[in-house]
This record gives sequence, C-alpha cells and structure tokens, in this order.
Amino acid sequence: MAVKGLDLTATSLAEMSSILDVIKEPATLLSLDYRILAYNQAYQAIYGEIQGADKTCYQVSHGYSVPCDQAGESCPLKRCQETGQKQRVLHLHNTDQGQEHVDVELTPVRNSENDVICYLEIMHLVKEARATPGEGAGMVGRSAAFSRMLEMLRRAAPSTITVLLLGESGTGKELAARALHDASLRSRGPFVTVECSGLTESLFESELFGHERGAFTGAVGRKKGLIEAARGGTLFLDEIGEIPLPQQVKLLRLIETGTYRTVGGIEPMHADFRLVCATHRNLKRQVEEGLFRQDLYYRISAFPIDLPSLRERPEDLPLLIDVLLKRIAGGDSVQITESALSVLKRYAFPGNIRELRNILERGVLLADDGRIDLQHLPKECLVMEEDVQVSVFNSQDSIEHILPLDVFEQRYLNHLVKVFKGDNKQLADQLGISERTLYRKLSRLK
Ligand SMILES: Nc1ncnc2c1ncn2[C@@H]1O[C@H](COP(=O)(O)OP(=O)(O)OP(=O)(O)O)[C@@H](O)[C@H]1O
Repeated sequence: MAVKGLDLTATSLAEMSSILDVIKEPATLLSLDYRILAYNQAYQAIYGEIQGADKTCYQVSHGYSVPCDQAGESCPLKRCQETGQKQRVLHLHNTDQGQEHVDVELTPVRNSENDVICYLEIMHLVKEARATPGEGAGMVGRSAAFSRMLEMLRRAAPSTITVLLLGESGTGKELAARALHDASLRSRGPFVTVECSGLTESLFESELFGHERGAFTGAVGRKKGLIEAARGGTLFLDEIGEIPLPQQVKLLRLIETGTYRTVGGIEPMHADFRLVCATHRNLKRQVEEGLFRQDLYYRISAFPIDLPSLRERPEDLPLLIDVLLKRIAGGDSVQITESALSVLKRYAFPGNIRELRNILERGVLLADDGRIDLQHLPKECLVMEEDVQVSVFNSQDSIEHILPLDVFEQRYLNHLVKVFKGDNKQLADQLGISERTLYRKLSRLK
C-alpha cells in the first residue's frame, strides 16, 4: 500500500502492529494524512477493530469527518507537523466505555534522511476524571474549562513541583488534590490533608510536627505529626490563605530546609512529602495587604492551577447532576425534571459543586415520586428565576432569556396568583381554562 511519506506492504503493517504490542497502552502509527496504518491490541480493546485502510484517527476517536483542528479542537498531528516535535494534548475520545478523557502523545518517526515518515500515537487513558457517568468517587466533567484544568493537573502530577490549587469554595480543590496524588509517582504513599483554617499556633505545630512525651501539659505520649504521616506521599494544605503570619514562618522554614523539629524534640527530622496547597483567597492580594508572606507565596505558587467555578462550566451540569445523584444515598433512582434542570442552568451557584450536591440531597428527600421538580428546589434558585421572569415580562423584544414553556407557565401563574385580585373561577375564566385545570396547575406550584 502506498501511503504519503511511507511505502508499506501488508506484511510490514502486520509486523508493525506486533511491534506496537510492546507498548501496553493503546498505540497507533499514523500516516502524514491522518490514516491509521497500524495499531496494537490495547488500542483494539478500547477503540474496536479498524475496518479498511482509509480510516483516520479523527473518524475513530471523535466520529469527525474532518481533522480535529478543523472541528475546533487542537490537533496534535497538525502541531507535530508544524513544530517537528513530540506533542501532547488532552482529548475526549469515543471508547468502548463511551466518551472518556485521553492524554494523546504524538511523536514524529523519521527516516535516515531525517524526514518525517509517520507518527507514533500513544493514548494515555486518564483515570483521574470521567467524562461520562460511571462508578467511582472521583472528578467528573467534560467542558473545555474542566479539560484545561485536568490537562494542567496531569502535566504537574509526575513531577515533584509544588502545586497551588486556586478556586472558589466547593469547586473541587480537595478532589483535584487527591487526583494529583493518584496520578503522581507517590500514589502508593499516603495522602494527608491538613485543614489550615482554625488552627491555633500551638495546635498548628503539634498537629503538623508532632510532639514528644511531656512536651506540654497533657502530652502523655509521643504523637506522630501529619508531616511524618505524609512520609513518601503528598501533604495537602487546604485553605493555606488562612494560616496566620507566625505559623507562615514555620511553614516556610520547613519548605526551605526540608527539616523540622517535633514539639519538645531536639533532633531535626527530615521531611519527605510532595506539597499541594489550596485556597479560595486571592493570595497575591493578601501579600499586598501584608497578610501573607511574599517569600512563602513564591515557594508555594510554583505551579498554580485554576479550578473553574460551576458558572464557567454550565455544560457539565447535567453530567454532574447525574453522577452526584448516584453518589447520594437514596438518589440512585431519582431524576430531575426538565423544568428544574433549566432553572439550575440559570442559577449562579455561589457554593459551586458542593451547593449543587446539597440542593440534590434536599431534592431527593422532598421528591416523593422520584422526580426533583421546581417545588423541590431551594428558594434562592427560584428568586433568581423571578428576576429573569420580570425582565421577560418587561421587555418587548428581548430574546436573551428564552424559558421553556412549562417553566414560563409556572412562573406566570406564580406571578398571577400573587397579583390577581379576583377568585380562582374568575382567574380560570380569564386564562381560558377550566377551574379544574387551574387547580391542577396551581397544585404543581405548591
Ligand atoms: N468535578 C467533580 N466531580 C464530581 N464531584 C465533585 C467535583 N468537584 C467537586 N465535587 C464534589 O463537590 C464537593 C466539594 O468538593 P471539594 O471539597 O473538593 O471542594 P473544595 O474546593 O475543596 O471546597 P472548599 O474550598 O470549601 O474546601 C464534594 O462533595 C466533591 O466530591
């Protein structure tokens, strides 16, 4: 078979496939024009058997009829062609498990004249996050904002660089720290969380460094500190922005020297942990205001990663609802109505995914018929809806907020029952419906 850049016979293709079998992860050889020349067994197990010699990577992985860059995604092959260098990019691929995150690595293969003749593509399956509902307690998401965060996380994971997770409360910083640990070379070691808010100076030291017997009144035995507990693993300092200045000095010393002393101890101890910190605060501003030490800030912010708020990833809402309902006791068989979903899609979620989870937990308890509907949502979600409704009523020509008809009807009725001065019979007459229908609609509102 003649392929652009490379001449291959059927035999050599079979040989290449078996060479690719040395690679345990799914791998292919791609021609310069995106065709799959050979693939290994791991690839076949995930992506299925490739029928025909003309199948392209973008058809199999995405179901596209054009290369990824023409479908609005970044294409590693195109980038490889442009740079002549190995490229890595996180993509959503169609696999036997449905769509999943895949870390695609593409390396140019050259002949003796140094010309690129094909590309070696290796797919690292991302285990730290799912793009479809499924088992497990980890992160889920498929929006571009979520994928960007995931890509950064995977880049940082294999090194020992200190990572600073930045995001509003409830955006999943702790879950992300856990994912970082799981994807790191220390994944077999412990993952230890230190909740920094509310730790007094003495508690901070004894919790973190541990104490010797008799170090202070009540220290009846030796206590291992969290730094020792994290030996060989990851130490996660949650809410690092809450640490008062005196404790910041101690933390800085620990990070700079890699040693510490237990409370009441004499010998310096060697620390062995990978540091991950998180905060919902603007640490730079805290530095400017003199609330956070600049030297400590530079130590911990070597690799900052922004966690998107739920507002920045509205496309993920249906997936998150599906997954969270499965994770909530009693929520497995509960569903959410279209009306309730469309209200949530417009809600701002100041408490992010934690707030969404709380809303669903409450909904599961209130929904007797296994369907979370408008009346099962908290007032805050609906108050905002009323603002939207008022703007819809007031504007003659605005099409900014198109509400589903049933939501609009319920909002309209809600509004009418508050302002209409007559009785239900008169209201039904004016609405052109029977009184019974009006009662039925009103009972849904309650
Ligand atoms: N991507 C996600 N997929 C599924 N669940 C998530 C995701 N992100 C967060 N959650 C869930 O949302 C809740 C809050 O997450 P987490 O505690 O990690 O947030 P946080 O940013 O650390 O919050 P805080 O700043 O208040 O400590 C948890 O129940 C967590 O399991």
